[in-house]
Amino acid sequence: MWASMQVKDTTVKVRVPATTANMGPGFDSFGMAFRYYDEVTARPISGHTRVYAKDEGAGASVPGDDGNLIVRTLRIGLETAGLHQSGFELHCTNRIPQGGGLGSSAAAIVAGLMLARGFAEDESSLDDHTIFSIATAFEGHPDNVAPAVFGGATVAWMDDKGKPQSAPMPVDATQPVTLFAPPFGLRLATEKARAVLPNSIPREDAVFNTCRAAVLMLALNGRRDLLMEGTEDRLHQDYRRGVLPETMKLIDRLRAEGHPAVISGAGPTVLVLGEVDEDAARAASADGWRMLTPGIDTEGAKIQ
Ligand SMILES: Nc1ncnc2c1ncn2[C@@H]1O[C@H](COP(=O)(O)OP(=O)(O)O)[C@@H](O)[C@H]1O
Ligand SMILES: N[C@@H](CCOP(=O)(O)O)C(=O)O
Repeated sequence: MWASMQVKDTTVKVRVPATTANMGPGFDSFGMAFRYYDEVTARPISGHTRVYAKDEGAGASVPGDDGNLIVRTLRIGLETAGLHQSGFELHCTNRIPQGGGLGSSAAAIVAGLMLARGFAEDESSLDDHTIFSIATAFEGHPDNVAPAVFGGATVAWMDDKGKPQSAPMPVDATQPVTLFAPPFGLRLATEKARAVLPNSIPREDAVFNTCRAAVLMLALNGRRDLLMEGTEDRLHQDYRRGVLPETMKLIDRLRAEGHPAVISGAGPTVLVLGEVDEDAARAASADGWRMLTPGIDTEGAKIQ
């Protein structure tokens, strides 16, 4: 009979980047990683699992036991690698706001799987593509998971066998990016922001989005003059106005001033694919938005 093996008796530390998704017209497909990270350290212990989380901006409480998302995916990773261990002690530095539109759940899922890789003697059973695939199944869509695993900007999709695929998106290395993170009260679970989307859209809107997604690719690869048109969308943003009124107010104002602003993921964070002038930054800050310019991460999730 096949028996699973014990994990390596060691401490494993991983870091996973925050990510944006959609970038306007690339709903459930386009994503980008930022130099802004959650970090987790784990070691096997005897007895029950304990999770200690330090929230540096995450502003939310997470389960301190086996119910924690990171522990749940750590266990899936261990099972995939044919390993077992009953208890762990985890120390998490949670910087990515939860329910903020910066891929905190994708980061937590990927962190658990990366820890499992770190505990395996043979890391090849949990290579990047396996982690991408398991994490996408867990998250339900591949757009945050792809940049969280691979870094950079990515296009991700489900193939006709239902398997997630991804490829790097060519982005001008000097492309500036600005984020406006919301005050805590404005956070919104992704599930709620997906529940307001219709099951079907008019054909002209599908055509509109196909064209804009292609234009965005050009805009990010040297044609910055196309960024405003390339960030137009009819697939999700307007439908989300009702649950994201403050986000859409900020986006409308920034776009009226010529800034290519979109909802980051399912919001409420706002992503601008460019720099923001001082007046616009001051106005957003007066309304409680925190401006971040983390730069694009090119490494993805790492064991440190
Ligand atoms: N570092 C973390 N540790 C444990 N659970 C986490 C962590 N980050 C996110 N989560 C889980 O994911 C949820 C947020 O996911 P979601 O609604 O998809 O928002 P986001 O846009 O931040 O990904 C949290 O409420 C929590 O359950
Ligand atoms: N394509 C998804 C992206 C969700 O990203 P998150 O960071 O808000 O979880 C969507 O728009 O629902």
